[in-house]
Amino acid sequence: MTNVSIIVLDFGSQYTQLIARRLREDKIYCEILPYHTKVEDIQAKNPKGIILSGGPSSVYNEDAYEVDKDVYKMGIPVLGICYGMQRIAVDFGGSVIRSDHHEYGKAELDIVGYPDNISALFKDCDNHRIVWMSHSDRVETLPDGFKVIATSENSPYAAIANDEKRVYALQFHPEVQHSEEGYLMLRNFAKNICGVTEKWKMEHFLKQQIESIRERVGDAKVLCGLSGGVDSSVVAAMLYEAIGDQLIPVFVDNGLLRKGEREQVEEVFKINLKAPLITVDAVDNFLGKLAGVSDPEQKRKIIGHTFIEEFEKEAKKHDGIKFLAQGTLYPDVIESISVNGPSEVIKSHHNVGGLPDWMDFELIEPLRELFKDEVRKIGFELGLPEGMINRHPFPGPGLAIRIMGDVNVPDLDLLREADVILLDELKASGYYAKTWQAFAVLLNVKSVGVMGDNRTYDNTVCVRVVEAVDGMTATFAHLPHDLLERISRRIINEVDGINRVVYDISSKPPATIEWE
Ligand SMILES: Nc1ncnc2c1ncn2[C@@H]1O[C@H](COP(=O)(O)OP(=O)(O)OP(=O)(O)O)[C@@H](O)[C@H]1O
Ligand SMILES: O=c1[nH]c(=O)c2[nH+]cn([C@@H]3O[C@H](COP(=O)(O)O)[C@@H](O)[C@H]3O)c2[nH]1
Ligand SMILES: NC(=O)CC[C@H](N)C(=O)O
Ligand SMILES: [Mg+2]
Repeated sequence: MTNVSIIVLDFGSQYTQLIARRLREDKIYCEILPYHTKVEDIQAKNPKGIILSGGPSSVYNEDAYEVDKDVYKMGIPVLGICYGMQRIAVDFGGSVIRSDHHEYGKAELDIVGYPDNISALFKDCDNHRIVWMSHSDRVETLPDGFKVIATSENSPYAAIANDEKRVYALQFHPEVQHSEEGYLMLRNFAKNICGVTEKWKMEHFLKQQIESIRERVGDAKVLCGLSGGVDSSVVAAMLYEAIGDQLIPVFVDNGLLRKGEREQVEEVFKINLKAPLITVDAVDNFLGKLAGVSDPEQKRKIIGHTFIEEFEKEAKKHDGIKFLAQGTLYPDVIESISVNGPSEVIKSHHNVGGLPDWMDFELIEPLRELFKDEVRKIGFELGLPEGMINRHPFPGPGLAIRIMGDVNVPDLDLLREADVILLDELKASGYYAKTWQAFAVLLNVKSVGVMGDNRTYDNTVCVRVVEAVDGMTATFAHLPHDLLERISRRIINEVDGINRVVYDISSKPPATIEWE
């Protein structure tokens, strides 16, 4: 059995898989286990270090999640992150309270003793770098034997350590991409503090997955939901390598696509896909089921179910389809359901939390543990065209989650016109390639305007453009004001029914990228 270098005990943080992913980037093998895993089961894996993740719960609650206390007696280093830090503080005799200052988003880290006398955790880190906080509780009293190794404006205990016991804890999230040198801290913990030297190779991932798909599928057929996005395109290319003509790629026009999208997808796959693409026209079915529904989660569930209904209808037209392949990524999973632990449902992604329990297919989701930028690298290795690899993500529920309230054809048409102008301007200015995602949202808010001396009472559109690497955290793009002005002017002038454009300046967290 291979030794696992680092065990991550999961308290349900949205970011637990990101810890795994950061370690993967450093070729360090780690496994995520539920927080309540018994120490014998942890020991059986022979790890060199333990990381306690963040989580939505509060340590002072009566039913707060706890670790097997013997974890601290295993003689290997422990690193706590956010909830993990608060857990350590209490478990070693300190205290945690609800804070008056909730901290979500950026904070500047001040490393104690910089530059000559810093903790081993911060080796090679610069001082005053940005880290990402997401907490409303804070450590009030430090346990005996612990010292402060970094502070931030609102967190006097941003990082603490007990060198003798080799226990370290961070109030911020080093694993998120927006924590500037967080990856270095995780690397320092694994390599310098825990002494991990083994190397795990990502290069074998693709080969392994293709072989395991071939073995699992046998001579059955696989229906692959293909959207034109990078995730499903990568899955289709992997499947074609694995099973050739047993792949049946299906693109669903759900009536929630952007202007001209169906034609574009059909065109692109005619050239780039070896198996013939089937387009299912399901516009009436989707829009009929969504009529009058305004609750975001209900919309998402309806869309998830209707996708499966359409896939099953199509599958009946072919013999021997047993599997449904989807380009599900880790962020879809973590926001939709609890994985390995007690995480919160943030939103039901149509392809995970939105799946119906009556579904007959077995799922093939080879990208389920990966993040989009990792998938893009695989796409590159598979030789997919650059335009496909670098396309902005577009969610399966499409424009339905960008129209606040109920979804209808006039609103869809209005939004499509605004969206196409936004994308056009971003592409012309070079900002499309520099940003993660850009779209317009129809707010269902009307306001008064004046156009050509006439009063208007029309719709407001919100423009959302974000920068991100993996979609787990994001900041709004600092677009030049003249570009914003041009976008606003063109939308208001060219789209009848819109008289106001606003720009979304929230980060994720605490907001999310999509509005619903
Ligand atoms: N219109 C569609 N027709 C068929 N399958 C779809 C459609 N939209 C989404 N899917 C399925 O749902 C999965 C998840 O959608 P998602 O948008 O996350 O991924 P993607 O479309 O492949 O890539 P991207 O995130 O870059 O848009 C897809 O990988 C695909 O399998
Ligand atoms: O295929 C999808 N089905 C969904 O139900 C879904 N919801 C959000 N997204 C995309 O996921 C990323 C993170 O979005 P949020 O910050 O809004 O959760 C962003 O890129 C979103 O566009 C989805 N993709
Ligand atoms: N992200 C976290 O781990 C949060 C921990 C705890 N729930 C808090 O709010 O402080
Ligand atoms: Mg998509």
